[in-house]
Order: sequence, then structure tokens, then C-alpha cells
Amino acid sequence: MIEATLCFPRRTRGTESDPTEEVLLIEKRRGLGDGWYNGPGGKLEDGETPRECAVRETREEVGLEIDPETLEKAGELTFLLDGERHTFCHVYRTRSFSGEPTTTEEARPEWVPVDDVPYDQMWEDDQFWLPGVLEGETVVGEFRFEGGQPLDEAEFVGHDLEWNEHLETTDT
Ligand SMILES: COc1nc(N)nc2c1ncn2[C@H]1C[C@H](O)[C@@H](COP(=O)(O)OP(=O)(O)OP(=O)(O)O)O1
Repeated sequence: MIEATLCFPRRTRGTESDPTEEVLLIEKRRGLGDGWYNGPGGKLEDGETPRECAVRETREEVGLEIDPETLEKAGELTFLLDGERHTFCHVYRTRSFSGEPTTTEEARPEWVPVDDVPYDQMWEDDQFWLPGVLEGETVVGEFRFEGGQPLDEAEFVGHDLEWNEHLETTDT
């Protein structure tokens, strides 16, 4: 089973009387989910904690620097393919980062209003869990796909979610 991360940097723009909440998404430019919007993230490397992975992937994909301690654990998602655990994904959010997002070979970053997230250009599961995560909730979810590899060509067939369960936040 693959262990992976997703990271959702957040910021507030606009004026005090008319603020706009934004999230940094990437348009993925290669690999799994190529051409779809997602958060920065990727697979854990040997010896790496999920938190370290989220920081490294965000740096590699869009050039933002994040202090691992500022990452807030927001979700744990299990993606099943044909009844088998395919990927376990740790989801983080943060409002603390430095640098300007930059396009790389892997990703094109884009600040998007939280009310205007392009769910029709994302993994089909995202519409079920990402809105809650962007509202500050925590989620534990299981998402079922069928149809064989690769995962991004399989059919999304069902899901179960639990909201605001306690998530371990000390070292993951
Ligand atoms: C199945 O549903 C999924 N939904 C969402 N939102 N994200 C998913 C889903 N399945 C996988 N992901 C995420 C997990 C990772 O963040 C990426 C896939 O990362 P990738 O395979 O490209 O990993 P990298 O380590 O960046 O790969 P390379 O450096 O080897 O290109 O998608």
C-alpha cells in the first residue's frame, strides 16, 4: 500500500469588511491525477514522516516553505481499489508558509477562493471531504474505486466518512 500526503495552504485576501478565503491548489502536470487539481503532496520516501513528506512535496512541487510544526492534521483517507487498500493519505492544512508559489515540472499552483474550488476538475472523492476540511473540520474517510489500475482511470463507487474524530497530531 502506498502512503502519501496532501497539503492545503490557506490565506485570507480582500479587505477586512470583505475578506476572501483562498486555498492553494495545484494543477498536476505528471503522474497520478495528471491534469487534475489537487493539493500539493505525494508519496512518502523511506524514513520520512508524513509531516516531513508534506513539507518536502510542497517545496518540490510549488516552492513554498512550511514549518512542519505549523501543519495541522486534517484528515486520514483510505483509497481502496477493487477491495484492496491502494493508498493511505494524510491530509494537512496550514496558514503559515513563506515564499511565492511557482510552477515546476510537477505542478502549476493557483490560489483559488474556497467557495470556488473546481471539484469538476478534481478526483471525484474530493467533493465529499475537501469542503469540510477547508471549513476547519477533520475527516476520516474510506473511498472505494473499481476497475483495475491505474487508480485515476478506475470508477469511484462509494465512500464512508467520519467527521471530527481525534487525529494523532504529535508526529504525523
Ligand atoms: C483516489 O483519490 C485521490 N484523491 C485525492 N484528492 N488525491 C489523491 C487520490 N489518490 C491519490 N491522491 C494523491 C496522493 C498524492 O498526493 C498524489 C499522488 O502523488 P504521486 O503519485 O504523483 O506522488 P509523487 O511522490 O509526487 O510522485 P513522483 O515524484 O514519483 O512523480 O495524489
